[in-house]
Amino acid sequence: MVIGTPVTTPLSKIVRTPSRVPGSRRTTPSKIREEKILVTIRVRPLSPKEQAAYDLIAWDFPDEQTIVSKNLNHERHTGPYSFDYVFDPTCSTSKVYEQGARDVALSALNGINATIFAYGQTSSGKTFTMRGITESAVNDIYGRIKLTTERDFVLKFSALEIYNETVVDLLNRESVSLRLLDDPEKGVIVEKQVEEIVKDEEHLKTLIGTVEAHRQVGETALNDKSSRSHQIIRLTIESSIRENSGCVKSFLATLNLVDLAGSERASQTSADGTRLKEGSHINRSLLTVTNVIRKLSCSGGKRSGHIPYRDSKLTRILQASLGGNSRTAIICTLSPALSHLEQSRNTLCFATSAKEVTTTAQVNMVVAEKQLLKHLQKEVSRLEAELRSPDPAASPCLRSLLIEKERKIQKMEEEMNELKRQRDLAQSQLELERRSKKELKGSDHHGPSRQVVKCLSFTPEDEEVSGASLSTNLGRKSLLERQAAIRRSTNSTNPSMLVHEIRKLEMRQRQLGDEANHALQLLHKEFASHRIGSQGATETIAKLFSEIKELQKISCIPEQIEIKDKASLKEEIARLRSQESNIASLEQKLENVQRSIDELVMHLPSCHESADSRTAPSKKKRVLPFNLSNTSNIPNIIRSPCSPMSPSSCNIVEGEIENRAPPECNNVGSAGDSFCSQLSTPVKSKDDNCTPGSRQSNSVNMKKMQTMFKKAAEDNIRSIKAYVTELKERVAKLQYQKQLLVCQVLELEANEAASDEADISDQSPLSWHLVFEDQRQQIIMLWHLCHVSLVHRTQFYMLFKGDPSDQIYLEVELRRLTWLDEHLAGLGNASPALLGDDAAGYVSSSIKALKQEREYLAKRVSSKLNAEEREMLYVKWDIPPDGKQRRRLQLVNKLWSDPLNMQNVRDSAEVVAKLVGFCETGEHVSKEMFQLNFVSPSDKKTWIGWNLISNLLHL
Ligand SMILES: Nc1ncnc2c1ncn2[C@@H]1O[C@H](COP(=O)(O)OP(=O)(O)OP(=O)(O)O)[C@@H](O)[C@H]1O
Repeated sequence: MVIGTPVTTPLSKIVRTPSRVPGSRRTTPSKIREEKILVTIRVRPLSPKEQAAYDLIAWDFPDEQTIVSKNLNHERHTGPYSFDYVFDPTCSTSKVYEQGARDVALSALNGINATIFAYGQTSSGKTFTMRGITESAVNDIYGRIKLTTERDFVLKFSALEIYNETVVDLLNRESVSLRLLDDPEKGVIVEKQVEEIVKDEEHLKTLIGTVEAHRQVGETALNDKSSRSHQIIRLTIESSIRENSGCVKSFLATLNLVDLAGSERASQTSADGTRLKEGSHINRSLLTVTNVIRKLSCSGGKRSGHIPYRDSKLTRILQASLGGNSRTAIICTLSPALSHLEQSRNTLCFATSAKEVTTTAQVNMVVAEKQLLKHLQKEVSRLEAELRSPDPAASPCLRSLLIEKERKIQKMEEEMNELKRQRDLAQSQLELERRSKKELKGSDHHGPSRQVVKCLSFTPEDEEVSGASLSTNLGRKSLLERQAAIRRSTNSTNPSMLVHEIRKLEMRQRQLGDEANHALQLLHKEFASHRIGSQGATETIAKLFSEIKELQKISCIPEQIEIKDKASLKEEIARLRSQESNIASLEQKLENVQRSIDELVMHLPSCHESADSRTAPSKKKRVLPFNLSNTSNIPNIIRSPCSPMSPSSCNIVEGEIENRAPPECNNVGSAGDSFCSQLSTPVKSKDDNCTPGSRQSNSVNMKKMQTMFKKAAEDNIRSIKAYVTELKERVAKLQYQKQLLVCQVLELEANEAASDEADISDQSPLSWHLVFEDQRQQIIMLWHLCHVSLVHRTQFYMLFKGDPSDQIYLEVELRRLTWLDEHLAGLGNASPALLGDDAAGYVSSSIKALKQEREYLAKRVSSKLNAEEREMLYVKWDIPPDGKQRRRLQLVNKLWSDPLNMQNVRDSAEVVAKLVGFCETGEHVSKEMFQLNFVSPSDKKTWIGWNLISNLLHL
């Protein structure tokens, strides 16, 4: 197993999915797994502090999925809430891991991104829980790796924290603030973040320990070691099947273990200075998380409309985990104490929204370049080998047909040679007979000549005499023997009988010629049928050519493909793919035909060979053996073409026979016509004149035929090869165009992503209601962060309830507050030396004004409400029955204290409106009073006046 092998160069090439969700990658379409976020609740035991303060446990756990508030102090009943799992204070962390995280964590081993995070109020036990979860996940992952011996795993570790909206690398404290970049392939990435290869389990645990030690921790009233930052530990797991498996793909996934900082109330944490600033950053980024979750849950868990991922660094980094390509588990932690009931309710509201969010996880496959290269090399070698030795199974019918034809041709050739020999023999005999006839004729008038007499008397010594009229010894001997035979058979020297015999001989010779011609015709037929075989191939080729041409017409793709939208792009790619496979199969067919024809040509008698074998004897005057010794009579000499003669000592000079055909006989039409006409020509007549129908040497015809056939076959092969080459070029071009399309897809997606983020107004139509809710939520948070007057908040909240005409007021309020918030945050970041008196005074004067306002409102609790109304309010707002003054103030302090809790906001507005005599009908105030001009906090009087004037105006 290769674990922790250092990798210096990018290990793999990540191939994008068609999905636009950043972080989703795959090469093959893997099944998208849609599922809801796994949401569990963990309630810790009462802390020692809470126990000391005799705090009470505010929650009941009717079953493992439900939590409900106890009805203590006759307060408002909360719940029941139900979730995937609810862990009461007695549950161990390992149980929380088993039920609420294990399944998700182990997905990362199978190429599915996974995120586990803890959310909850400060000191509710997030860090405690996440430490246990991380430890269990590490043990489990290594346990699995050890069992999965068939795969190689590479684990990489990185960790960061988001502290005061600054991203810090926990593996490299030297780095100041890391930038977030949008990568078209990987989604949001952290620039220059250190990623370490994990060597083994122990190494991983050490790395986790190191980053824990580096994290920002501070003491607050609620937690001695409160995490002041959001921490994200990221484990990247890549696994591939072991070498030589031929598999080129590997799984790649990340496991995010997120410990968020806790939401907190400044009043409860007694935060000021640095802690106050930290708290405000924490609350703000948590607000964006809740906004994102709320939006996602409103849209039925789908990623439709604008999701404000970009509103904080935390949501940008967790974008894929919130509604994207990831399996996600959220563990919401709660303090059980009654004193934290309100905060716990907020957490449960968040958890309820999170339950509705759907993520779309899928298996991320990557192609390892090294393995891909190896695989392709193997494939190339295999194809080359296939080309060199074509698969006999490719065209079995054609092959056996060719072998059969070859055998027949060979047989016919042998028969033809035999016939030729017989024909030539017959011709030479005829010649001899003719001469002897002439001699006999001469002797009719003048008596037989001495030579003829000698011949006819057949004395052996005569053999030694070289007869001037006989051209060869062979001819002479043959003649003498035959004459003797004739003499014996007729037992007569009667010339008329001899003439009769000669006539018979001539007739037999003609028969022989006819038989030879017949044999040649058969041969021709065989060749013709052979040619039909190749003609079949030719037809196939012609058909293929027309198919290819058709294909070329269809697949005529312009060089620059215009992509209008994604759908047309996908169509284009699909069309391209289908053509590619068509071409590949055509190419394969052509290769097969080409191979078959090559073989056909190989098995044909070579032109040169046949030319050599037939012309050589005429040049060298090769003497062929021919036996006549056993032929005691003429019928024995003249045989059927199917009964070959046995070789003998009788010799005929083949060259002489060949040369008997007059040269002008060759000039007959085209080669093919000549061949056919010559075959049907009758045998040469007894006079030597070459008539138009006279026969030419059959061996010359054979040569011509073979040459023609060979040439045609070669032409076919040449054109096939040209087409194959053309097709290959075409395939290459298609490949290139496919690449081009893929690039265009990437560009299109990048543009869509950019426009998605760039302009909200360009989004798919968002209802004004959703925009209103979103903006109002932001405004409420910003009022809280900027310590805006409670009366102002109440007036604004009650006047602007979502009427479309409110849009402009909300816009201005939001801009004003955003500017103010950024200004204050900027002041907070500056060093004290740079802060002028005025600047430093803004925040404190706002807080002071707010405090004065609360005191003022507390007084009005007595003057504006009767005893019964007051009592009801105290019960509703959980105000214990202490001293009068304190109860009033306690009540007012709770007003507008929890911007994340809409119930608190609603109830607060109601109480303040009652105290200041403000009613929703706008009797005392009109919308126009909320001037649309921008109030700059740089004008100190105006700013302070905002609080005070609004107080004075409406009280
Ligand atoms: N399930 C639990 N069992 C026992 N003690 C717990 C449990 N959960 C938390 N604690 C204790 O409660 C205290 C606060 O826990 P922790 O620091 O994990 O809270 P937190 O939510 O991370 O707080 P913050 O947001 O301020 O960082 C710690 O002392 C911790 O040991």
